[in-house]
Amino acid sequence: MEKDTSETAAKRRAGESAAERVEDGMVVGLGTGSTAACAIDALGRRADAGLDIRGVATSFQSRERAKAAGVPLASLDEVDAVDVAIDGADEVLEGGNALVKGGGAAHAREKIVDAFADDFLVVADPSKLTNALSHPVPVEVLPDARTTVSASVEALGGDPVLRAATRKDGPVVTDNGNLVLDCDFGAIDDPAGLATALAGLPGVVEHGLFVGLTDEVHVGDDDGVRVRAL
Ligand SMILES: O=C(CO)[C@H](O)[C@H](O)COP(=O)(O)O
Repeated sequence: MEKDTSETAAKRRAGESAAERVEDGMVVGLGTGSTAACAIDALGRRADAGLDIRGVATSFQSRERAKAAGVPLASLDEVDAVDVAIDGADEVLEGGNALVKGGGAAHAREKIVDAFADDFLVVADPSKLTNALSHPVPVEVLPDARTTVSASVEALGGDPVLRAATRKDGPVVTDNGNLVLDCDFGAIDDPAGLATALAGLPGVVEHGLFVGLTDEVHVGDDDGVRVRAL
């Protein structure tokens, strides 16, 4: 069992707060990462207590977590709608509607589910909040497009680094069989413009800038949870 440090308690509170938004009969998008996992665990407890929900996983990891927590699962093509999606972020812009996601290399499926959801709730601890996005933007690319996309990212002013695996030699391979370039642009003045430019590069499957998609941000801290509606 993970020790409940200040950061893990903040993540737990954020996850539990967002999970409370889920109502009987809903289809719920299940995000990826340690904060989203807290929401999945809370949903599992609510399902145990009788809440009728179906979860749509955004990754292998979130599917496994949901199975362990007892959240009934459906695939995206089995549902007509996703009522609410709950997902974490690597950076959350204060005073705006933009995130950097993809620390778990799951941002392609996350964006499909989060964007499709009627309500997209972001869960975070305070370390994720920033007044200017500057986290490297993960860009999932087809393996053949690694060098061409890298050159295009450099032309856009970014510094692309192929994400390496930690427990194997070679690169991270996504759930979709692709590679990830972590692209450092420094401070990102125009997230929407950069998002459009990255999406237009041939060979890019998806990038981790989520602009204009979020409906609520749940930030846990030592005392409770602050909810910001967007
Ligand atoms: O985008 C993600 C995965 O692709 C995660 O939501 C993001 O990396 C945050 O993870 P954590 O809650 O563990 O800090």
